[in-house]
Amino acid sequence: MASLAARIIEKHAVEKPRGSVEPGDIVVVEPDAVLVNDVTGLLALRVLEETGADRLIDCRRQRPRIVFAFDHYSPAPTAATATGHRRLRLFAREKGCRVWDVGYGVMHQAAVEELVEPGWLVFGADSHTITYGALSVFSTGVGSTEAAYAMATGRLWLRVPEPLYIKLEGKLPEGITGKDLVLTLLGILGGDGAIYRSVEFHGPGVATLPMHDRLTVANMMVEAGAKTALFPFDDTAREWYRATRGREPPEEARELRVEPEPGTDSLSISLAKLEPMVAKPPAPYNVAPVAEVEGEEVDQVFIGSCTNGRYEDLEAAARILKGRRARARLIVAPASRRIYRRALETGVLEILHEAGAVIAPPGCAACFGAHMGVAGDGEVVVSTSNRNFPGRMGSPSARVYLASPYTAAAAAVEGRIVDPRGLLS
Ligand SMILES: CC(C)[C@H](C(=O)O)[C@@H](O)C(=O)O
Ligand code: SF4
Repeated sequence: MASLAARIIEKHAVEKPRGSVEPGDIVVVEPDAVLVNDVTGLLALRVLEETGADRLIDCRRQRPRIVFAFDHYSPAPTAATATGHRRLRLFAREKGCRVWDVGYGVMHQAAVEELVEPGWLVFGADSHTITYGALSVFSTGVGSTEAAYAMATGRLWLRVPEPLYIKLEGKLPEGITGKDLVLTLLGILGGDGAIYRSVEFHGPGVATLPMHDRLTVANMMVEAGAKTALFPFDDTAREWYRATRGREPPEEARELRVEPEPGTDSLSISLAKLEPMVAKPPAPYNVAPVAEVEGEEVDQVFIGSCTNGRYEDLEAAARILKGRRARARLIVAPASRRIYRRALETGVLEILHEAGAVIAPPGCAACFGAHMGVAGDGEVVVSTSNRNFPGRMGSPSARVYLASPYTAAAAAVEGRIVDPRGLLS
């Protein structure tokens, strides 16, 4: 069977190619949605206004659905960012486009909660748009100019990516998460091992992997250069869809399977053999088992982001922090308003608060290094986010370790990096 990416692209092609699309083909597609944030949205707006293409946009009447999400500066930390929000808000209002205003959450989380449908093709002016692949959506990050073009014309071209199949077997052990899986994969692939590939997951282990873990894995595949990262739409996805959307998934979702042709190269991972991992500074693929860096002292811990700011991530952190006190500074940002609300209702936020956490509003928060917990010179941070390049979370001399919510919470409790399995109750 052709790759899932190729099949989704084919369905969205403006001119149906003769036969089926092949990796390497250039295809003009009509996306179902185009999303921009409060950084890239402003750049896209400038392109639209300079070219006059802004006149073509009318969200009340035409496709694609266009969303402006204010998540990187949420709420605005400076007058300049507030003014940027204002410009985008006025533009969106005039055109009748959707705005996810400050406090709504990280664009990618809101998108999987309420916008994207399995089998869709989505462009987002943000590299982590790739996250929606967990829901069998062909989603990919594009530049602001391309986003502007897609918003105005409803079209964009794509080169059909080569698939890279990853076979999962077994089940994750207690205390090991999708983050440990994706860090392991990044260690194998490096920063360029999946460039422009459609990473597609298959094998018996997929069924054992919960949706929040799939979202984490899809999210970080872009750190190896992936164009998109797709999971099949199986029973686990179907159940998650029903619980999240309160309705049945579309009938066509059944066809969104990953079935590599025999002999296609495939990387195989045994989930049962994974252990807690970190990405050491200065890059997400510079990975090591936690055991190798155990004892490193930590100043700040951040639990949040589009990688690991979901309800299950906060719950995992609460399992470790319950009845304990964080020694390191601890900042927690639920990835969306909906997650915030749920964590409030179930008592998870109370546990985190009791442990000394600062609860930040939904949004990118400290992930981006702009506000809500910027790291100082020489500080060591453990973060559940996806990037640890120098300067990413503040001072260029701060050192950031990326880890799972369990490992991050354990580092907060101990004030140093430790194996979280010893603290699980
Ligand atoms: C601001 C945006 C363009 C950027 C991205 O594309 O990923 C940001 O979200 C990030 O995580 O570095
Ligand atoms: S949470 Fe972090 S990685 Fe995700 S979109 Fe925001 S800044 Fe980018």
